Amino acid sequence: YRRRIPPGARRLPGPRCYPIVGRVHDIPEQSWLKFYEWNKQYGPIYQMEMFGDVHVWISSEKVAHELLSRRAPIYSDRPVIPNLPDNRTSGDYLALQGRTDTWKRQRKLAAQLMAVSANAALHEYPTAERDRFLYLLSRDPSQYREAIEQFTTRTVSRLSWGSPHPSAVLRETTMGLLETISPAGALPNVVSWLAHLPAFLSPWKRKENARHAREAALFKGNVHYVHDRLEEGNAEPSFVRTYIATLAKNPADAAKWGSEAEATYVVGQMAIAGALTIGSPIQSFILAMLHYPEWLKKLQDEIDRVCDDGRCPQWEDREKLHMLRAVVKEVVRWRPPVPTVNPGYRYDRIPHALEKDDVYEGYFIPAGSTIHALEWGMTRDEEMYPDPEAFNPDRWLNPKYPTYKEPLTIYPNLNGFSQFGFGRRTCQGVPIVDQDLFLVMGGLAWAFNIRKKRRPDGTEVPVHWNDYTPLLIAKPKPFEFHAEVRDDRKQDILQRMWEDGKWEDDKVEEMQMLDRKNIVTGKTISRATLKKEMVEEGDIGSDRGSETSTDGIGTGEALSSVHSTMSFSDLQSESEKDIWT
Ligand code: HEM
Repeated sequence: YRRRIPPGARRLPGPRCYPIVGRVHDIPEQSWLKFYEWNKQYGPIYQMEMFGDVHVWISSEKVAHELLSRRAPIYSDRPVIPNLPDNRTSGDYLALQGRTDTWKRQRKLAAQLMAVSANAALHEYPTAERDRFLYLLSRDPSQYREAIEQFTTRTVSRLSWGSPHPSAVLRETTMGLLETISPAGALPNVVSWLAHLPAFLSPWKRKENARHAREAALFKGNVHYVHDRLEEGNAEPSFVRTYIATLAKNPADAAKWGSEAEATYVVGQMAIAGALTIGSPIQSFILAMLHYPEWLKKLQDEIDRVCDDGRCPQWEDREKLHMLRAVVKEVVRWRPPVPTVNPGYRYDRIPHALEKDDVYEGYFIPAGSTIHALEWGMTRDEEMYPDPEAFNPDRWLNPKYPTYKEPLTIYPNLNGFSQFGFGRRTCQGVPIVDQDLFLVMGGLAWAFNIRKKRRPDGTEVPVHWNDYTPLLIAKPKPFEFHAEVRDDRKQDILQRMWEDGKWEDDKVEEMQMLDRKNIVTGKTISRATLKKEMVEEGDIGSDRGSETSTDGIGTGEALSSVHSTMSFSDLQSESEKDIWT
């Protein structure tokens, strides 16, 4: 590409690279820290050549807006993922598609589903699931990661299909997709020639094919379920119900919003995006409260003052809960959920791709470059975020900080925040994220005193500051903490919240979460006893032990039957695998 550099322009600065592999050898697991280091050395935009491709890293919001937003017509493509070679062309991956007509139509549909649904009763789901989550956490805080993943997947399942039931399979297929597209998960994303192996020689292809088939069956089964409920007149509000009932009424609508088969995948992709991401800032919130207990106290004071009848914060309270919104935003800034994670640079989270040669401030950027917005670097910009390593929600509330914005009844919020991308590819789930995080972080502060654990000799059990997992979405590695319900009244309210929101499958999920502990008595019971109890109470069928949920969904049956075939062994293996580490 050097021959294409126009007169007067020059290459972007960047670290010296070795032939072919570039600098793949000296990238640590938490790659974003290394990229940030280079950002400080080479400036807010730099490049590296790896495996024959040019990768450009942007760590300034201003530059990212200049290129990814203002020059969006040429900066909105996506690169090929070696281990998922049809990601740009297949209609099955909204977030990973190239800048194609299919992507444009699907993005429009996703926006419309969010807009219509914002007016519907969908807001009740995150609240109901939040209530359930708080109660489960109060029973056993050590299972916080499991409880959080249940919250995120159940909420997004209900938003998508009007039922929490698909959440268990959704968790598995979503995790599988992460492995498929991450360098840390599949070798062809690092050694790209492996992507050309035929399926019979490629364990990665076989794995992805099986995952995709399972996912397709899940998505189709869920849409059948909504059709069935619509016919019976009892469909709960959901994205799919919105599509069927309001957007696809006549053939012309199908041209505008896409066919039902396409909408099935658009909703599925939104569910995946929601299942993947929101758990990260919830875990980071707990971490922040352990290291900055003064902010937990301030938050509790605000909540107690605004919700003076003792209620748990509701979405309707948001205008008055300024500090809670500031805490939400600061958690996302302090520990970005998708901070560019790619030990092999072949593919990280969801970068942009440049379609035409471009020149920015005298620097040449060749067509085909992969453009990475470096979230970690952006959130460490000292001009915008003074003392950036400090967790300081005040930066959103106090006029002395550059990020302060009025009116406080509206700001801060997550709209337009750099952590959700740029230009035409910005995240489409921000309203859901805003609401989920507000409700959960507010609920946690309302319900619990969270603090570091102490050993019998009185010393504190140490908690890491920044030890995060590298699989596309960065989540804190496990840490220990103590969470106790703040007072008896809140304990009673939590119990009521749980009773009000109970679903018929809760017993199964309790077992999954609590690792076979009885949620009421706290006693651990054996799997055999639990299975017997569940059979007796009709939670699972006596003859279903050997069935897999794949069998159930493989037939494309309605969702209700999908979950009646969710086997006991599936759930057991789930809790044992602990795939969410
Ligand atoms: C903490 C939670 C989340 C974070 C940090 C996050 C972040 C992001 C980022 C950084 C992008 C890429 C933007 C770009 O390429 O410029 C993205 C894309 C996307 N997100 Fe999210 N997201 C979150 C949750 C969600 C949720 C809940 C949904 C849907 C229900 C969602 C739906 C999408 C979609 C559909 C895209 C692809 C847009 C496109 O390629 O056109 N996200 N998200």
